[in-house]
Amino acid sequence: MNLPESFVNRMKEILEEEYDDYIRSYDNQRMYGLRVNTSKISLEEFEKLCPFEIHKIPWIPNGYYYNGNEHPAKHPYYYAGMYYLQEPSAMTPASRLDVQPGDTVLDMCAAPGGKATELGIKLKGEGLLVANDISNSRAKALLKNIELFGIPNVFVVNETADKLLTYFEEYFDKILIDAPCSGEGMFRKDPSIISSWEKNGPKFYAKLQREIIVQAARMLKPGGLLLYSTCTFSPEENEGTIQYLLDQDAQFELVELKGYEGFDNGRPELANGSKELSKCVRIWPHKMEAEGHFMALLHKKGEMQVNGFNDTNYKIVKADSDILEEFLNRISMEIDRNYIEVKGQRVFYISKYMKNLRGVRFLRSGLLLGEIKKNRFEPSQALAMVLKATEFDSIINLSVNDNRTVKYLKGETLDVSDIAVKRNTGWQLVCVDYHPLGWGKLSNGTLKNKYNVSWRWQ
Ligand SMILES: C[S@@+](CC[C@H](N)C(=O)[O-])C[C@H]1O[C@@H](n2cnc3c(N)ncnc32)[C@H](O)[C@@H]1O
Repeated sequence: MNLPESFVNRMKEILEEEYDDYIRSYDNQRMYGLRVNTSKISLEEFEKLCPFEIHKIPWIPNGYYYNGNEHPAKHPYYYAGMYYLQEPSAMTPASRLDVQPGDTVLDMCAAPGGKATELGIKLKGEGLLVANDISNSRAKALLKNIELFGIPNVFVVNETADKLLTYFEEYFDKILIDAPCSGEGMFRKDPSIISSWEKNGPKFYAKLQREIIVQAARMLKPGGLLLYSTCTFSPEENEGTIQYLLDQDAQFELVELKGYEGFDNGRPELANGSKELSKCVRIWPHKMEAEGHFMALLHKKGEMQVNGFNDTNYKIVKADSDILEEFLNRISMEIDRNYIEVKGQRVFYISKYMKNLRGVRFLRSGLLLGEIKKNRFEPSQALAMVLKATEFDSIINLSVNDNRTVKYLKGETLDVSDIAVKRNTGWQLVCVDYHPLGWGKLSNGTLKNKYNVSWRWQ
């Protein structure tokens, strides 16, 4: 691999006698990981069901290595939102931020959702996840992954940090900043990153990171936790950015994060020498079976206040529709009717923490339940993904080995006359091995396909 000369020289300086081990790590294969969606399946059940050879990633409770020759993204269980494909070191930041059900959480640079999906799962449907990304196209991919994972309590936002600050000052219990960075830790995984590094290197990103972290820090409540991560090695983007925040805002202090034998300490001597910086963590590819990463966990001093519900400026346009109610009565998942909102034809189940977001570019507020059309209600793909098979009154369950499963995902009409159903006409929740995939409409043993067109198996 052709590594830039200035990068190589700096790595030699940083790593000294370890440099040879580091450079040899480029001869090894990159590692492939998948992270299980524990809101949909337990690890025990997943290990039994998983059709791929997997073995545990030792520092990630729900992470597994898989063999790079396999294609887990081309499997019905992927379409059931059962797991997310993610490089093992990239699983670490979300695993080290202690998010609890009921927390208000900001993922500041969230797309395409590798960390937001894990943070959302930890909320267990309680509290709020604000998942933001400045790129609109990437935010769309983020929304899809959040929906696929079945996370209902979200705002998916497409904004700058300073704009968000005007709405969310001292609002969040936990914040993750998985910052845009020069990507040096991913050169092995994706050598094309080297050419973008040559265009915009550490200096460019360090400036951006400093702007983001200082603004995001002001959105954290006193008593809250902020986790900063990058996938790069350069000290100015890592210890340098953390030191910058500590210098700007005296309320912040570094705290130790849950360790692992392969983690290395931060390197104070590469920034201003403050010993505190050794509480940061570096992941090196020559010390762990993973690519390069950096993390710092910060605590904002002070007493934590509990958020109140209901922004009084926010007026819900309530749903008053018999056809909607008739459909919702088929669902056993608890849906508080006070938080159902109608916007045009679309019906949302919004968070109790909803805010008046006028002026904010957002892609989604809450769970899209579906659309009221003339004389019928059409449930959304997102609703199918939030439900469990037991939470809808009529399901069509297909085995993973039934060739109708992939046909369904491809958008085909199915003959299901051999399958016993509770209601032999109308909406059915289509499942693979009792894990929901989407909707279909049954009539005379034929299932009309209602799987989301843009999610179809290609
Ligand atoms: C390292 S990636 C995030 C990866 C993501 N956390 C995940 O795990 O899938 C950094 C993201 O920051 C976004 N970004 C860049 N500048 C930003 C800014 N000023 N504010 C918010 N997001 C920004 C980029 O669009 C990019 O998606």
